[in-house]
Amino acid sequence: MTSDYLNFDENDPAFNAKTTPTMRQFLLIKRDNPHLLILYRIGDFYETFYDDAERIHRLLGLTLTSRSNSPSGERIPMAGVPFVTLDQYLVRLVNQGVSVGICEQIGDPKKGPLNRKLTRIITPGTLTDENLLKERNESILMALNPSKKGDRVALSWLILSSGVFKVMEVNGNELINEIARIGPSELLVPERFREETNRIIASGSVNFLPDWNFDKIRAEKTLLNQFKTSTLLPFGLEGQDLQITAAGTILEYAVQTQGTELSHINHIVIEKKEETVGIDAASRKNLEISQSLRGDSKNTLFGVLDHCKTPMGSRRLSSWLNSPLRDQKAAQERADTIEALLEKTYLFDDYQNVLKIIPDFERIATRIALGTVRPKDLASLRDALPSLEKLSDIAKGIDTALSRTLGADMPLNSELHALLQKAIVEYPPTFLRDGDVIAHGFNAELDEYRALRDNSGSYIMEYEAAEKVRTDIPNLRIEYNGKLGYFIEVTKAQLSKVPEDYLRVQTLKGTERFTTQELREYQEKHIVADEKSKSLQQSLYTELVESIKQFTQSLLLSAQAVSIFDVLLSLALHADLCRWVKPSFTKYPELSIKGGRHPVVENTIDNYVPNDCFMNPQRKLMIITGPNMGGKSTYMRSVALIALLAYCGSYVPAEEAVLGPIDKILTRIGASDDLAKGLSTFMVEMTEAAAILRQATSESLVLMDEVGRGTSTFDGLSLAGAIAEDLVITRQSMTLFATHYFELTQLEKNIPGVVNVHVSAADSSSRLVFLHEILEGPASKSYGIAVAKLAGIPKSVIRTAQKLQRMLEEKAAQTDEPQLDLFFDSGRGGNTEEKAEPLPEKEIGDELRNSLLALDLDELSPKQAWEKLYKLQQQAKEE
Ligand SMILES: Nc1ncnc2c1ncn2[C@@H]1O[C@H](COP(=O)(O)OP(=O)(O)OP(=O)(O)O)[C@@H](O)[C@H]1O
Repeated sequence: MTSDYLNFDENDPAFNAKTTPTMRQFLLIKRDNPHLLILYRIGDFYETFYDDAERIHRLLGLTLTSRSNSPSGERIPMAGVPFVTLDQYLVRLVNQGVSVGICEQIGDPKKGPLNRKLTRIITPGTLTDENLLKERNESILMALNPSKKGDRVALSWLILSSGVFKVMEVNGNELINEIARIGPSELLVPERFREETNRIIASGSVNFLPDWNFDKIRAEKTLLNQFKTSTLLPFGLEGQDLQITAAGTILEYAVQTQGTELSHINHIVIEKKEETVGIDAASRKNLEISQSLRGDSKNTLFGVLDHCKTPMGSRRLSSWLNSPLRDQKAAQERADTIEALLEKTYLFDDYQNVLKIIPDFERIATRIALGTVRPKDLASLRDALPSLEKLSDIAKGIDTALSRTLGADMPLNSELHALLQKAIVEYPPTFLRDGDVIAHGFNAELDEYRALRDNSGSYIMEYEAAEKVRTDIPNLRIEYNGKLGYFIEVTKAQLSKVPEDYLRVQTLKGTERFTTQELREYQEKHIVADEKSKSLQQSLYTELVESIKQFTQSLLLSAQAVSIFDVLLSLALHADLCRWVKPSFTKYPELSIKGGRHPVVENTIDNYVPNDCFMNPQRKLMIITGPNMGGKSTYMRSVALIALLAYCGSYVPAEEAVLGPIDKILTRIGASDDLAKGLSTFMVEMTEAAAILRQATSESLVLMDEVGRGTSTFDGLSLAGAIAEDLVITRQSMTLFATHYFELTQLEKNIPGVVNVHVSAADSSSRLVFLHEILEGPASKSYGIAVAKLAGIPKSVIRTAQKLQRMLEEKAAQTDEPQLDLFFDSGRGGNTEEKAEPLPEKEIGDELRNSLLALDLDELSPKQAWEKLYKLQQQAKEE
């Protein structure tokens, strides 16, 4: 990104001769920070130059102008934003993944040329400013540090605004899943890993740093300095070089962007893959946990469950849903608290009313630690105290260990409260510069200056009255403006009465303006008092913030407790609203759901039909058949979401649910081209299926929807059969396998653990009715043509299709054609080393049938369908 204009020698007299001091400073700062878009304060504007100006013009549509880089007269591109509206431009830049450096003017313009300094760096992953952060989302910074071979990768992530600092190490092929789970806003990656990163990450803000940034020795030193320890042993990091390097690098970067110590970060947590239920990136998308396939949060699991009243609660709920726990006991504890809460549903409104008025003090705590907290934040923290006390009592009154702990963590330190009460005025302005923030009585000297400053009103009135009498000018007035300060105004008609000690300062059309020695002296004193009160207030405020930094950790703990309580209450409220039940857990490998529903779909349709799902070692793989639109995908998703909810600690949409251990939820649902990565529908399908086969274990819950449909019938069928077989025999995973290949229903006869179920539908000659009920056994028939009719395929085409169907069925009966018995060899169960059976050789007459089966009716337009049928009919006539 470095451009030609940064190739200069600052010691070259020729360079200095043709550059102004202002531009010289800019060039030096920009050369040191080429990756930042520099906003350079000049008077009331933040200006951008050269390629930054072109970029900001492109991204925000700002007008591009140019200025002369005198004395040489060379013109340079330039675009600026007014300083008062900086924040709104910053939000838009950061949302587009741009990192920004802000240069402020340093010094006093009265005392010579101004200096400029890079005072703030704002990057998408290091936001802490209230105006830039999204209320219900985290801004997460993540660093990747791959091993030399790239087979292992350490990832470390930091949420500056809440003080969360974590690290973990995974296999290279698991990286994409973890990135999808954590959802970083900005990634730091060593240059050597650029190619691999671009392969797995299609979009987002990725910052490639020179490899030397990832230096183990420096990283370790950074961490030890931060934690003020002599070893990393207490954090379990000793000897974990990959992780240490990732964590140290990220910390160093964060410190640099903030330009200050991060005193609220005093430990790091190693996260282990085994602690959470693994959900791969594709499944996360397919299950629409917090983002729908359309890209919004409406109609997602998070969207329906988020009744939280604090942004802290919403953020925690999203994190829970994205990282379900493997630990049944911990999930059970949460569900126990929801159960206890549900005994007090009549108080839910009261509880939420208390939560409603609690500010986002997790983020306020961080801003205290960074020294960027605003007066309004401190006032809202002070005012939150009574609510926190109340909430603490409420939580303690809920009879579970978890709730009592939350209650104990909530109250704010009384010393902090007393200090804030004494120090801050009742309604402070947002910014310190905008008025009085420090309360009266907090500092005697400040009170004195303010009295002097504020007395001007009565002093001026008295002086004006006296002057009227002395000069005998009844319409004499004392006024004030920014340029002249205080002045006496006399109309032209009265000029003859003006005394000699009046000094003329301005002549206007009908009036003359004067001052006097006394007025000047007064003004001097008044201005000094105002300036002194401002600077004293500034230093008192800085001292105050410094002295409350010690409370950061207890504030963060309290905020965490409030957020957890908010989530549990939200889950209880939803459970009550939608009649969800408490799940139970077992160590036995099973999944038993009675009357299960899809948590999102049940709210969008009137007559949702609940369904059961029983899986155990005798029922490991369920082949689900039935018509399109019958509800197969919804059923499978509902099972996965019930499992996910249970392991988040939530109640579940069912009449009863018992869950055995689950290590992963893996899904292959839906067909979407990943054109961005140049992959076809079938390639995406197979890539996802391959990833599942690599990861699935006997504790995994696997959903497979119509695997193999993206290729020719025999290929698809063979692949689907082989994948199903591998899942049940080798992986022994709990698998729901929806398919339109009826041949697969034969698996039940040959492989132990396979069972057939189907979605029911009633098909009369006039219409097809979907009953959405899951019943044991395979579907009795295929409903493709009936569904095509429903979809509006022209009657003539339907008639031809029915004719063809009959013909094919008759033909099949006559030839006594062997079934596609890929899976018929009952001796096969278990030996996966064995070679797959070759497909039975097909008769020539089968061509027609194959062609028909190969048709993907969903993908055909009516016209294409008609043309295909016409061809098939011709072919049939010829045979
Ligand atoms: N249990 C249910 N009760 C009521 N309606 C349901 C139920 N399950 C699904 N539906 C409705 O049926 C529609 C189709 O469901 P779904 O997409 O799961 O069918 P499908 O069998 O997977 O179809 P296809 O094979 O074409 O993908 C849903 O949009 C939903 O409105």
